[in-house]
Amino acid sequence: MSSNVIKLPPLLERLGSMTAIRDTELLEQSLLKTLGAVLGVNDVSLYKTDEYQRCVGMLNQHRSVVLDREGVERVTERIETVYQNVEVPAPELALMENVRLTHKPSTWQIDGSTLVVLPLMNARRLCGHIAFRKANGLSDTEHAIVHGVLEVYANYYSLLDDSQRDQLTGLYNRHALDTGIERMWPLLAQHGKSQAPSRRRTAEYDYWLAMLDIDHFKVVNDTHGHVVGDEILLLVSRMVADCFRKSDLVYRYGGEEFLAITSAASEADVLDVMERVRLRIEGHRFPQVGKVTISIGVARIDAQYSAHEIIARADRTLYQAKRDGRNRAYCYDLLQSEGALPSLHFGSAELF
Ligand SMILES: Nc1nc2c(ncn2[C@@H]2O[C@H](COP(=O)(O)OP(=O)(O)OP(=O)(O)O)[C@@H](O)[C@H]2O)c(=O)[nH]1
Repeated sequence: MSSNVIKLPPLLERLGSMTAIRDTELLEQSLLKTLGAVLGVNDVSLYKTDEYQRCVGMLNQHRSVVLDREGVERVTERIETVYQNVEVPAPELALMENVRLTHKPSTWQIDGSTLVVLPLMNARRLCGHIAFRKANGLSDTEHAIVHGVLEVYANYYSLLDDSQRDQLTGLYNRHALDTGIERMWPLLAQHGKSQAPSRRRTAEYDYWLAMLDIDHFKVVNDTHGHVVGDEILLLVSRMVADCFRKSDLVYRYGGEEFLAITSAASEADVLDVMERVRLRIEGHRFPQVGKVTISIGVARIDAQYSAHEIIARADRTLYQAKRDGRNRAYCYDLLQSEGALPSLHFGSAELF
């Protein structure tokens, strides 16, 4: 059987397992595995793009087949995820531009193989690119099958994405945070400036976790009613999301509380971002209510600590900002160095 012939039962099996998934990131990983296995290619990448076609994340699936001692083939699969500052190789970048213009696959013969870049669509919008190299490019049958797989993926992705979004604000919801954070934590935590730079990373920055909470929101509800309260929540959430990069992650954490994960080179830089968010809200005149303010607590994501601990640090910092009069942005390390906040260690009496 030629390598260009795709076997249907394994493909259907792969599609079946893809649609059994309940999380968008796992679905993306599963798509890469499916394409890799179906097309017989060992390296498949997914470059996620925002509405301005900037690359905001990358997943790479690498498959290798090795013979074990008994001479039996063993397949190992590795997924690499880059959440920010993705470096796209020049040939991929050139083909991605073609795909952006045509919404059709684009190919390039390089070094005896064909680089293929496919459009990844979501609700008619180009939301990413799939890239891989294959000896002779794609046959017509392979093109048709890949097109079908990508359609199933896109439909299922939008269903899943809806379930991970907060209905009122459209931000990621608490469920998405709870299911995603354990998986992304090792990557975020090990990405600090202190780490040796890797192939795709410059490691010129740290990741930071911020908790943002609307001040005296109960008064807004009590004075103007829940409908106005909801409108304020929606407007604040849009402004908050607007102040972060597209590749940052912003969640509705609780009622009037948001959680953001961003990268910045220093404490001063992250505080600049937080000040920008705070001033944007403070400077806006909200319908009926007028002025609304928010308080912010931010903590550096440190490899030594769990997500739970860093959230607790940011939360404690936020609480201090509230205690000091609200409408301010504080950073955990800075408060600590000033002696304004006891250090927070899980299992120690200081936390509780
Ligand atoms: N309208 C509306 N209100 C909500 C929603 N979720 C939570 N809230 C309200 O948010 C308010 C939060 O109140 P508190 O936790 O006392 O905090 P606060 O009044 O903002 O005071 P500080 O945080 O201390 O500044 C409560 O009145 C909740 O009912 C929502 O989805 N819509």
